[in-house]
Amino acid sequence: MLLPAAGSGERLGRGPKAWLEVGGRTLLDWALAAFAWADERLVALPAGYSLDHPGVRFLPGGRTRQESVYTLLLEARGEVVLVHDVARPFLAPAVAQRVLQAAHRHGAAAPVVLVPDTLIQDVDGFYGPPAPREAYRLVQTPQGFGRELLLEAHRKARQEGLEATDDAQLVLALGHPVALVEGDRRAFKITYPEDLLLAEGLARVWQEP
Ligand SMILES: Nc1ccn([C@@H]2O[C@H](COP(=O)(O)OP(=O)(O)OP(=O)(O)O)[C@@H](O)[C@H]2O)c(=O)n1
Ligand SMILES: C[C@](O)(CO)[C@H](O)COP(=O)(O)O
Repeated sequence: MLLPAAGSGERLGRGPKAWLEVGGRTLLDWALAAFAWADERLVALPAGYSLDHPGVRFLPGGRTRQESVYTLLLEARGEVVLVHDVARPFLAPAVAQRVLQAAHRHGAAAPVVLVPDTLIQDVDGFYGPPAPREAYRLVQTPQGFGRELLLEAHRKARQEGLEATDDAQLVLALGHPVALVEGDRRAFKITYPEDLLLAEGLARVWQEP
């Protein structure tokens, strides 16, 4: 499992999210617990930080999420790798299993959820044309890939100067399809301060696998 955890948490405004506490433990601890079963756990931390945790390798992250994942990927050894955001603590085992199975079968897979609201274009602050929300999905993590495929995708992106917000886009840019599997709305990404209220509430009822 590759865990890009080197972000600065700018939109949240509480410092790097790896050390953000939810339900009395850090997001890093949530993620490591969710992947306690994984053969390899590689974590990118903000530059200047280092940690010691049995069975976990920590590496300095990059300027962007993509760079952090690339750094981890170069050290990964598994045939299939899962890439997960540290900012998504509520990962049900069933989601990780669905992604893993689909990645083994199709080479690349990502969990998605439906768009719950009306979706429109913002045209200079005015209500623009609606988008057919049934055709769209919100993309989550973990995303799963054959390691060689993801490495090729990252290398090509670096050569061509392609920057993307997730790994699936890089694989897609290679021309390789990415299978979609059912995600979980509880696996939302803690991004803005109000997300913390939801996260604290969820942490109170979350059952550890
Ligand atoms: N240079 C970076 C930037 C982001 N990430 C990781 O990528 C994931 C998704 O990023 P996001 O939730 O947007 O976190 P931040 O980058 O920390 O948030 P912000 O954009 O508000 O600073 C997070 O697990 C984050 O730690 C990373 O490893 N290295
Ligand atoms: C990878 C990701 O979680 C997929 O939804 C997301 O793109 C990362 O967040 P960011 O805000 O784009 O860094």
